[in-house]
Amino acid sequence: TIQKETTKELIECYRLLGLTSRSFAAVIQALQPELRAAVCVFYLVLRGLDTIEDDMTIPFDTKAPLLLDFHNILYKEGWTFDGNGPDEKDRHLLLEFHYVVTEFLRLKKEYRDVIQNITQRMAKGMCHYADESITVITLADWDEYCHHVAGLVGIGLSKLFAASGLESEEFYGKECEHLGNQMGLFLQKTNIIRDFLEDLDEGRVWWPKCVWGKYAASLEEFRLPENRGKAVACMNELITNALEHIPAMFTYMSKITEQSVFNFCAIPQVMAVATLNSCYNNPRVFQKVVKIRKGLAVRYMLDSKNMDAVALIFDEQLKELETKMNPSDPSYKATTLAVHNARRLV
Ligand SMILES: COc1cccc([C@H]2O[C@H](CC(=O)N[C@@H](CC(=O)O)C(=O)O)C(=O)N(CC(C)(C)C)c3ccc(Cl)cc32)c1OC
Repeated sequence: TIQKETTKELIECYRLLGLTSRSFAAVIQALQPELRAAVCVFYLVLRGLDTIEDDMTIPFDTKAPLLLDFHNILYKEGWTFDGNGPDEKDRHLLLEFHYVVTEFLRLKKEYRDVIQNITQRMAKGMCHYADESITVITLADWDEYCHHVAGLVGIGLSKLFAASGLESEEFYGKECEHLGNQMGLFLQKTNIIRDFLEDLDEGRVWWPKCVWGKYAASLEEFRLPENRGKAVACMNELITNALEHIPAMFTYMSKITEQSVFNFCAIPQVMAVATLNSCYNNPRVFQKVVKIRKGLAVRYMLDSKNMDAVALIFDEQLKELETKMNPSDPSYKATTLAVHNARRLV
């Protein structure tokens, strides 16, 4: 393909990307040229959706139409939005969203169709959950919520990989709708478990009630030191559920043939298993957001180059998780099985 010159707007898009997530921006920029711009635009479109959905200062009857029209806004040259509250972290993104629109329009139709389709499906899901009365009750609800906010991203990326020609047609198939979804569920469930306190402080509950309802009458109880045992047992049960996505993740990763796509997909997954391990049986999750050490994160970014390396990292993290398991934990048997199934692949 003829190397398209890097336009002023694309440079602005990479600047915006760097502002939203420095470490991950570098991983996107390491992608092959034919995929790089499409993934950068896709990431910024998703971030734009998030910046609207996340902003509690935008009333629902302004927010819903905006979300539902977002897949059309992608075609509106010059579109920007300054309706975000003053504290909204990525408000500058929507103020300068016209750069994203310009670069979106420069993408080949196959990429634009994928990004527009995922945006429309995600916005519908976001509207459903933006209604305060909707809460995540069952484990099926939990998977459905995570599908809308993260599974769809995995599905969309799989279609972009196939459309770039860097990955086989197989990435288009029904199977990759399933496996791409699983990639998102593993990351999103890890984020939801890790961000418990931050979300609760903002009045957002993404932990499924069918689980936490067995340990407390209200999630506020998990703030109290005397309930720490219940809180940790509840978290261990959710971590066990998240571990069940690991076999599908390995299947997805083993289908990737292009190195920069492999790195792009592997790095967030290894960070997630390290995050789950650092949260497991850890009462500090109920005092502050537990992050993995920078040194470990850097080592994992450099090491996740192939399946053996990724399997080794998962084995290392799951072995350490097992050392923290306690037979008195209500999920002990289920966690043992989930870890065994996840490590079976090594
Ligand atoms: C096949 O699927 C994927 C393959 C590679 C990466 C991701 C996934 O990884 C980042 C990784 C990332 O953004 N990491 C942050 C750290 C953090 O947010 O905790 C970072 O490194 O700053 C992530 O977290 N999300 C956000 C969702 C999970 C909601 C999808 C995300 C958002 C937009 C895009 Cl295009 C991609 C991803 C995939 O998505 C499933």
